[in-house]
Amino acid sequence: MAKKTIENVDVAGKTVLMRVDFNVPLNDELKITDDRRVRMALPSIKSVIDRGGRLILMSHLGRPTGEASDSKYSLKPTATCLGELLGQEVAFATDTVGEDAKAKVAALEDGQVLILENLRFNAGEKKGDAAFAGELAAFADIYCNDAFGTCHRTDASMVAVPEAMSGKPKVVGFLVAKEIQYLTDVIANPERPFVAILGGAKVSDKIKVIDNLLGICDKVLIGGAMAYTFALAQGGKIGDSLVEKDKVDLAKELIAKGGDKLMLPVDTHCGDDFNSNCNKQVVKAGEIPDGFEGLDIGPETAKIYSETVKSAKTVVWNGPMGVFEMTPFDAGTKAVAQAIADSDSTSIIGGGDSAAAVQQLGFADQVSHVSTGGGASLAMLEGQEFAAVNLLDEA
Ligand SMILES: Nc1ncnc2c1ncn2[C@@H]1O[C@H](COP(=O)(O)OP(=O)(O)OP(=O)(O)O)[C@@H](O)[C@H]1O
Ligand SMILES: O=C(O)[C@H](O)COP(=O)(O)O
Ligand SMILES: [Mg+2]
Repeated sequence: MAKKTIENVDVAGKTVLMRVDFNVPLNDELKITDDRRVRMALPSIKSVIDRGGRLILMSHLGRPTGEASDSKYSLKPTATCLGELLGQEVAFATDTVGEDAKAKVAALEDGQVLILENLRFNAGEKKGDAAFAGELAAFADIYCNDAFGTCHRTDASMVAVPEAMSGKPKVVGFLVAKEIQYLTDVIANPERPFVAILGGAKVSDKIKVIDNLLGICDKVLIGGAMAYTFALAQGGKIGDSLVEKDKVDLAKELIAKGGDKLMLPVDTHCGDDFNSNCNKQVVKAGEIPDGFEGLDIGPETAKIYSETVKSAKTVVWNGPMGVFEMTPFDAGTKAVAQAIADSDSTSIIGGGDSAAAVQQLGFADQVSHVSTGGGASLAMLEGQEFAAVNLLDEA
């Protein structure tokens, strides 16, 4: 990829509209539990403000539905966080293209930073709406994409906004350039055995990649909520576990296609409520009683997966094995993280929550690359091209 980067453009006195991925995990008190996605954008951010540019940052956070500005999905905490990391005040607009944003963009001075409110509070963002994109585009002289975690999306801020800025510079940020380079190199030439581990909660997003992974990996291990869609496909009982019923047929096809390559949990740690203090039991996969839900892989599965991971030379991991935020349902995720740390492999962890898990469990220094992209790194494994990157200026 030979794209023009932010350092290749003169930003002094100009306004730069930078798409970042500040989709960070927040706790119940709306505190950021892992600020990695903010920290990883710092090189591009500093490159603009240190050279006297005016910087507007835009991002989504979570998947809010409708246009209501739910405080649970507000980007305000990221403005505070970035302000602390930069040691300077970061302005925050309570809307994206409304009165507050317009006034704050107009007031922006050289070297200052403004964050707009969650792009997904405007229905135009997911729809790739041209009118919404046009309003954002009108704010700036230069467009920069440093949102690696969102590069597989064609939301307005990723595609329609740079399209609306024809004739103006459109460049990649340092994070996007670095992540794409790293993942491209590993995928082109993986050392074997090559093991992929998939888990988490976004079943419909992630189940599709399994087909492709079965073609390029030696083993594909399934954990997290995805496991219950597979258990259902095998005719098992899954109690109240998270499941996507419309993906059961696809799961059946993948089981048939995958054979020994596809490894599914043999046991499940389940609970009768979604909290640490619930009644718990370990059952065989597909034997979850009514009133219980699967919250982690069981200890036998953790052992089998650990052995597989320990002998791998390349590991790609996306999505925690269980609800790692709640003890003791972090055990499966911890076991897999420990196995990666113990292995002699090139390891790539993708996914906001997966990266947070690895950080929280203390393994971040022991993996080769913690990607800021979950779905985006999976899309690269699928061999997808990113429209959001392709349309940027060539170097
Ligand atoms: N068995 C389960 N039941 C319910 N939720 C689960 C289960 N296993 C894992 N999860 C939840 O999945 C969430 C993470 O899934 P997700 O697919 O978002 O992964 P990720 O690493 O953040 O990737 P991405 O960046 O694509 O979002 C965690 O919050 C975790 O609690
Ligand atoms: O967390 C992610 O993977 C990115 O921020 C993209 O979020 P999305 O899957 O809601 O588009
Ligand atoms: Mg996530």
